[in-house]
Amino acid sequence: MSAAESHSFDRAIPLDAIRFNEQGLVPAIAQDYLDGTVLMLAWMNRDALQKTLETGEVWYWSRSRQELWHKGATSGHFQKVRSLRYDCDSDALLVTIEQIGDIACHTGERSCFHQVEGTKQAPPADTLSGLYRVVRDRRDRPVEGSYTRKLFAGGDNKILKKIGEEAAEVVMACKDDDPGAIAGEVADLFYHALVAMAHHNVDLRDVYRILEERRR
Ligand SMILES: N=c1c2ncn([C@@H]3O[C@H](COP(=O)(O)OP(=O)(O)OP(=O)(O)O)[C@@H](O)[C@H]3O)c2ncn1[C@@H]1O[C@H](COP(=O)(O)O)[C@@H](O)[C@H]1O
Repeated sequence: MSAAESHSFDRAIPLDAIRFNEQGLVPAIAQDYLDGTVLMLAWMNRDALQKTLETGEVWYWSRSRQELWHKGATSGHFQKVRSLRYDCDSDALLVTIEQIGDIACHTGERSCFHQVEGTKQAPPADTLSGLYRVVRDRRDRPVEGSYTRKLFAGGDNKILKKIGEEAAEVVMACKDDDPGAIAGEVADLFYHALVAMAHHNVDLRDVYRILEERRR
């Protein structure tokens, strides 16, 4: 078994199918495997891609240093490959990764991508993450008339009571075998669970991580 075969990502990628540009490079977008956040864009040459496939850790080509760049080799913030895809005309890579150390950008941020002034807030990486961002924002910067704010103000007593109620409503909707009602009640339950999590400083990515670890 080669080193590449010991990793769990898709190794069916035919290296010869990738179209490197005139500098022998292909852009590689790194995306978080848990919540889909777009972390960074860098470049790979053939050797970097080969090493990435062989080791299961991401290697890029540093255009400034003109050398292979084993991401995290100095900082310890490795990128473990979870899946590797290429676009339909084979001239861009999407590397879904597990970011060891939770920092992708050299500025110390999780993502290298920042908002351009005048454009709308970046769309959420996924729906729950987006909602959780709003919920934590309401916790940290209360807004007049906010329902979430009222929940935080009521503390565990208020939040947990709502979770109990919403769970009971999910049960009733299931008893009624009403898919529309079930979806609505589960949405309420998800939202209130997020409020409880924010109240207790739980990282949503830890929930995703646990689910991911359990996935068979
Ligand atoms: N996703 C939700 C969400 N889901 C459910 N709920 C509220 O949860 C409550 C559900 O409780 P019930 O079904 O028992 O209805 P109710 O009788 O009106 O509830 P109570 O007022 O008696 O507690 C309703 O008031 C819903 O409006 C939500 N309230 C807010 N959000 C989102 O949270 C974010 C912040 O909202 P605000 O804090 O209101 O700005 C926004 O993005 C919202 O879209």
